[in-house]
Amino acid sequence: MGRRVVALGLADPTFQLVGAIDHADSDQAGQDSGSVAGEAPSGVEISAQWPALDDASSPKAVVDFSLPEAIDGCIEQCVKTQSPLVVATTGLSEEQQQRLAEAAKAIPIVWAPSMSLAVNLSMKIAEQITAALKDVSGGLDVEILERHHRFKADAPSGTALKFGELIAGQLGESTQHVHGREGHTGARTREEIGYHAIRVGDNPGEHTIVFGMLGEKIELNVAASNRDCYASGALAAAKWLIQQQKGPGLYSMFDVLGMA
Ligand SMILES: NC(=O)C1=CN([C@@H]2O[C@H](COP(=O)(O)OP(=O)(O)OC[C@H]3O[C@@H](n4cnc5c(N)ncnc54)[C@H](OP(=O)(O)O)[C@@H]3O)[C@@H](O)[C@H]2O)C=CC1
Ligand SMILES: O=C(O)C1=N[C@H](C(=O)O)C[C@H](O)C1
Repeated sequence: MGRRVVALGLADPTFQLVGAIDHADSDQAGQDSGSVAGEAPSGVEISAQWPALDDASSPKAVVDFSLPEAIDGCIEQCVKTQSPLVVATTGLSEEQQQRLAEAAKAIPIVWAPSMSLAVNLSMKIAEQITAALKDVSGGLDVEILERHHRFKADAPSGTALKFGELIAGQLGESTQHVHGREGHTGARTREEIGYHAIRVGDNPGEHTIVFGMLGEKIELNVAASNRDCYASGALAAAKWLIQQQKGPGLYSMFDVLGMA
């Protein structure tokens, strides 16, 4: 994702790339970030050293697509330099989510498991479908299937979990989150949301929400054709934080997209 954020950022004249952070042992450390992204050289080397972010003459924002191991250091740097932050990394622990919320009292943060416009719109649609069907005669079964590339480290996807959280918000507090099924599970209860994580090839991300009833079903499918929907969404979020001069707070892509 770092490569696509760099490539799309370089293509947008409203952005100036000032840093490209990786860990010190990265194979790419010391290389030009534009070249690594498959673009013309940017003049910005990939480095573990953070650039100066607190120069008030030009507003800066940080976009993080990394790993849960990296997020604490990133938050620390952004709080220290008062930099707006976009967090796209998924698989954060409860403690890390709390640290993010704490940091958002000091700086503006957009945090979303999917920066995609289509995914965020689908989340709103999923909430509406659930609200309309939750009391349907015979009951409603919601199952969430997600497909991603074989390299993905976390399961289920952050997006699948967010779909589940929003749907559970409509279904009620007794909702159980069931991850996969195996063996003699007994009949499915009406309180469950089932999650199924598929890892195949180079799939850039696909989510299917199945709303099953007795006699009919709805399937809401949203799929990326490539990863640019996430990179451009993250850049839009960075632009939103800067242009709207957002104060401290924890924002979502719903806020950025005007869907909150
Ligand atoms: N919100 C959204 O829309 C999206 C979120 N994601 C999420 O973004 C994250 C990254 O995804 P993806 O790019 O596919 O994953 P990759 O594993 O390809 O990239 C992670 C990058 O972070 C680097 N890294 C590791 N440790 C550190 C550190 N301490 N400091 C800085 N950089 C570090 C890795 O370097 P190295 O390889 O050298 O270890 C690697 O370049 C995942 O959590 C994914 O789920 C992905 C797509 C969309
Ligand atoms: O790792 C990925 O690729 C993706 N991760 C995010 C997630 O976990 O939801 C978003 C997107 O689906 C791609």
